[in-house]
Amino acid sequence: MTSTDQRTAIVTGAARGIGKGIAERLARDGLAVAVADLDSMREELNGVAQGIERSGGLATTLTADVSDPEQVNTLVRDTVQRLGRLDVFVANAGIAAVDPLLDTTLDELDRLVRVNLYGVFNCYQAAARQMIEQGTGGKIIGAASIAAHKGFEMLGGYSVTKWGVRGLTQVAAQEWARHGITVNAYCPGIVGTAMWDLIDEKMTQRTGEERGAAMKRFSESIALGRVERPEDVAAFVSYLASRDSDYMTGQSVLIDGGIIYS
Ligand SMILES: NC(=O)C1=CN([C@@H]2O[C@H](COP(=O)(O)OP(=O)(O)OC[C@H]3O[C@@H](n4cnc5c(N)ncnc54)[C@H](O)[C@@H]3O)[C@@H](O)[C@H]2O)C=CC1
Ligand SMILES: CC(=O)C(C)=O
Repeated sequence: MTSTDQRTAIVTGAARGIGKGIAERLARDGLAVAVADLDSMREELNGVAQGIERSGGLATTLTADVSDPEQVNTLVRDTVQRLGRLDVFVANAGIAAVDPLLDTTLDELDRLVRVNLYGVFNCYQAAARQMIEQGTGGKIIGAASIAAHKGFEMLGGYSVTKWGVRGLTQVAAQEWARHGITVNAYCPGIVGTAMWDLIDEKMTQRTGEERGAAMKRFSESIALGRVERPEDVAAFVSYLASRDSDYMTGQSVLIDGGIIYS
């Protein structure tokens, strides 16, 4: 159980990559963290929670498919039962697909939207309902992307979902500010995770280049000269989850090493 004043967080897509980095950082920040992912990722998820506990943090594992609103509602309910309350929700889970628009099917677009946009919507809505019931405000944080500021070629369906997250974040911020809830999104650039392994694989398959060529090509535009790490994103999400960001809401903030300048 948490101590009486310990803040709590849910992080979705926490079994690996950026979500894992965010969960580990929030635990180091002193929050009790519910790490959530698909049931098929349970083993990895347990590893993340055990690592947090070994480092002196408090973590609990839950599974939920974010595209299913009932599973997200259960995720919030079970988190509150285990940790006592909900202060921060990081809607991180997402998927990518690589296709030129002319080859993009509506089924593929539907699959992306169900996870990346409807999934974030489900998480925002469930988190807000719980935070409003608690009556003490909260922090809702969503995963956008540089692709929410400039559409990414060959990632058209993906870009559509991230632009949607940016708009959803703006509306949620306006409607829930009266409840003391801030709603913001993070917009990473090119992060060295399994998602970019997939993007590089699919892009090089299409171009016939050797593996790694797409990541290298896209990374050459990064002013700071290196591929982003999950810890870079987690450091910003730590700010968004803290009281220091109490006067920021409705923003989808670029943290990309210098790729897009808004
Ligand atoms: N990797 C990158 O370069 C960038 C990633 N992002 C966003 O950051 C977030 C995390 O990305 P990565 O860590 O790189 O991806 P990843 O593919 O390494 O991890 C994503 C996690 O989400 C989980 N997940 C997928 N579908 C789910 C569902 N329906 N319900 C619950 N969990 C689900 C996966 O099991 C996985 O553990 C995503 O929203 C992604 O769009 C944004 C900009 C750049
Ligand atoms: C995966 C992703 O958001 C980009 C732009 O790389």
